[in-house]
Amino acid sequence: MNSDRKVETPLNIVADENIPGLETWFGDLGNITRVPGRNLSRAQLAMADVLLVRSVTEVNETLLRDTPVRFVGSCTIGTDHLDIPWLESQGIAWSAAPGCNANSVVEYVFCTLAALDIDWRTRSFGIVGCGNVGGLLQRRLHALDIPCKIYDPWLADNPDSSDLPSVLQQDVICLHVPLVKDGPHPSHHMIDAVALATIKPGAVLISAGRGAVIDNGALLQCLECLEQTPGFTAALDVWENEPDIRTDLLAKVDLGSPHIAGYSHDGKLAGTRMIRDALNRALELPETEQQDSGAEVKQRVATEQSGFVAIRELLLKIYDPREDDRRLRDAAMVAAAGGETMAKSFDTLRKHYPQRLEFSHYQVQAPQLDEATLHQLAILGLN
Ligand SMILES: NC(=O)C1=CN([C@@H]2O[C@H](COP(=O)(O)OP(=O)(O)OC[C@H]3O[C@@H](n4cnc5c(N)ncnc54)[C@H](O)[C@@H]3O)[C@@H](O)[C@H]2O)C=CC1
Ligand SMILES: O=C(O)C(=O)[C@H](O)COP(=O)(O)O
Repeated sequence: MNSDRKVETPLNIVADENIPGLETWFGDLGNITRVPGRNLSRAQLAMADVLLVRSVTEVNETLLRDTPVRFVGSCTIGTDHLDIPWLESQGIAWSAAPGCNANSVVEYVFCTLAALDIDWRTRSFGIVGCGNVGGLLQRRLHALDIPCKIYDPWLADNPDSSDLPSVLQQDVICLHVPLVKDGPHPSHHMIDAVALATIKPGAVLISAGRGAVIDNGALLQCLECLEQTPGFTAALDVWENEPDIRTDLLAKVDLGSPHIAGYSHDGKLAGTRMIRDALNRALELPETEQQDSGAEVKQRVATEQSGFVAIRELLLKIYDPREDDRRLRDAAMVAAAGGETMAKSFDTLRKHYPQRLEFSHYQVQAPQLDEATLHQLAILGLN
């Protein structure tokens, strides 16, 4: 940060109204103005020192030119909505929140497989993009002794490294790649018609990175063709052109959700906290004291089943992606009947997303479970 642009508190903070914990983490710094992030305008930033966003706000010259904004914080993992070269060229400090909701996304993956009734213990995995999310998934799979191949051109020395065609040959394919539009390894439409055609019957494709990594038109065509033959199963959390997603594609996928894989309560709050830390560093403010939330009483989750049936039941009691799927399909039906548009409903579902706690907040009650099953649950983060 340029020293001549150093700011003093109180600060004027403009923040996306969907950022939780704003008062807790930023209330001591000044005035917080909450705004809808999707349609934020330059005029709303005329007095702002600090801008706090999530992934739905495009932060670029058009938004920030001639505003006093000196720090931009995105309480998200993804950064494709930030024009980082422009921010840096202007000396505007910025930060995202790497890894803040990675655990939430990995739990979404296992719950999605549970919802599809797929016993992951007997499948091979292919992971595209092996950073905080893909890497955490890979570590859990290793711990579970499940074979896994990864495609990540920036991590060639990863022991599971492979090429994209081999990764697409696995039983469960998980896309956790950022949206990269240029450079040597762009990811826009990296899963195109040719790639989709190589996915084997019976496989599962889970997309939880960014929507445009898959060519959505090609995926629709592919799923339509597969209707008469045994095809692959598709679970989409992210879509091209959010929030105005293709409802014809939603109709063809096996599970759909409104970009909420990372929406655990824990993941969202971690994002807010990480941005406060980044702001402290950028403005040379003292470290913020951690709040002691006290000893947590875990919620109990029970099953009388055994083996995979028990694991599946426990996971779905904690988080059942079929609920997200049902809400999204209901919204599509309303839109088709001339009611609220899909784009509006997509954002409403995200804004009013029910509180989802990560596995670590639960305690398993199932005295009949054998050691091996308990061990597998523990690897998933459920004790
Ligand atoms: N659905 C949701 O709710 C969420 C989605 N995301 C998305 O997931 C993405 C990944 O998250 P993290 O793992 O935390 O990010 P990360 O930055 O830690 O890792 C991304 C990895 O992808 C690799 N990569 C880059 N270009 C690639 C390419 N063309 N092919 C294959 N790999 C490539 C990078 O080398 C890196 O290892 C985020 O950028 C974000 O877009 C993140 C959180 C929640
Ligand atoms: O962290 C990311 O990257 C994500 O994709 C977020 O979880 C998406 O949430 P919003 O930023 O759109 O609220």
